[in-house]
Amino acid sequence: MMIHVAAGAIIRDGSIFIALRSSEKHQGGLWEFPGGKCEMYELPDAALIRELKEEVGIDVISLQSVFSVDHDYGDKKVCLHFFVVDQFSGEPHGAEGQKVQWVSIKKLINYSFPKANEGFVAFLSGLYDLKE
Ligand SMILES: Nc1nc2c([nH]c(=O)n2[C@@H]2O[C@H](COP(=O)(O)OP(=O)(O)OP(=O)(O)O)[C@@H](O)[C@H]2O)c(=O)[nH]1
Ligand SMILES: [Mg+2]
Repeated sequence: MMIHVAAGAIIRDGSIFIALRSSEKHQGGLWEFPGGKCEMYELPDAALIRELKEEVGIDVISLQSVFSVDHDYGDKKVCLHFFVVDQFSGEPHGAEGQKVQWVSIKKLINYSFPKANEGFVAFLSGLYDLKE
């Protein structure tokens, strides 16, 4: 069964807010873009807005859908829906006790993400190159 997941790159002043997946979780010990599974009949943008409130304590004001990627981890098949979140209220923090960090876009490639994130990390790094 395919699990639909919404994940967002929260961007402010050229940096992106990322969180560390706890070791007990699927793909634990790797960095992630905050987000989570879509509930039944819930669209990805609505799932992301809900998850970002729960996990990082922000209210999304503006988000853009970037692309979706299917990935088979072997133990789990996911369809990841990636977004950029460029306007929000509240200060992002680890509302569930997770370790979090702001990382400048040019340094994003130095962090280890789950395999399914490769294309999105490349896309975000490209945004940085555009500004050069
Ligand atoms: N949130 C998030 N999940 C990702 C990313 N990349 C990626 O492969 N995933 C995968 O997407 C799946 C669902 O994400 P999740 O664990 O955040 O789901 P959730 O918040 O609903 O968590 P829960 O199961 O603890 O309730 C996991 O299998 C996870 O490994 C990412 O960048 N962000
Ligand atoms: Mg989550």
